[in-house]
Amino acid sequence: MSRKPRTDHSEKRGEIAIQAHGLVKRFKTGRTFVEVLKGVDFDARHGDVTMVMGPSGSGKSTLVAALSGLLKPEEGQVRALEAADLWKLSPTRIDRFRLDHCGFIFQGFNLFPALNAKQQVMTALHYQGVPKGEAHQRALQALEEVGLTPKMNQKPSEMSGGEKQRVAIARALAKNPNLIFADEPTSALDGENGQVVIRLLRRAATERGAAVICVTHDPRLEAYADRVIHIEDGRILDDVRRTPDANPAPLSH
Ligand SMILES: Nc1ncnc2c1ncn2[C@@H]1O[C@H](COP(=O)(O)OP(=O)(O)OP(=O)(O)O)[C@@H](O)[C@H]1O
Repeated sequence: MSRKPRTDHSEKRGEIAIQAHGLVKRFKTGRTFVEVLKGVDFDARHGDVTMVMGPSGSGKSTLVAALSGLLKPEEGQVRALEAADLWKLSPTRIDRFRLDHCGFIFQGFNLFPALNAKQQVMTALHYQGVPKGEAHQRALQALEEVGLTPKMNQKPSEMSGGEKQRVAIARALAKNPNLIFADEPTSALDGENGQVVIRLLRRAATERGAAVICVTHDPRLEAYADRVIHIEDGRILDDVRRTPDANPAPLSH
């Protein structure tokens, strides 16, 4: 079976996939409001791994949630793919946008305990409305891409942390998303498994043209980034574009 996905977004490489302007997010704590995002401008391009780094509590996860339609900001706009202002869409259309265009990879894997690896991937495609036969094919292909064909009938309880995270990546990749949001995807993994995961994300950007937005504390992952954005206390401190040469480490896993 070919490793190349049937369709991808590689023709869009270099184009801006998502752009936010003036994002403000406040949380109510007791009687006061805490401003967690203080007017953040952000963009990410197809084909890039854009890393968001910064100290604990600086607003990284809040930013990703505001960009991906999970948490509505009080102020600001998010232009994402064809949506001129994501937060102006109805909740149903925002859900649909996430379903159709976004892959999510979190620290805690977020897998269904009762489903095996193949079913985890197929279920995500089922929610998207993909017919069963096609979902099956795409699940097999995605699991092959992350090197998990031999484990496709195993449940999360029978897999290591690194394998579980690879299932989560296969589930995201099978959708062929334009946007991949990864929030601390390696923090529950040892160094070696962390590298495997970040290389898979790197490959999703390089080969499929996905815009990968990755929140991390791990400075070792910087080597895989096209761009590193530092956030502190709800503000972007710096935004460094790495040279093209600094980019892909070996892409195989
Ligand atoms: N639902 C909420 N209600 C109140 N405060 C919140 C809520 N969610 C987040 N916060 C606060 O917003 C701030 C930023 O949180 P966020 O999770 O975005 O930080 P982070 O940079 O991702 O941190 P970490 O690296 O520790 O995950 C924190 O001080 C947090 O306590």
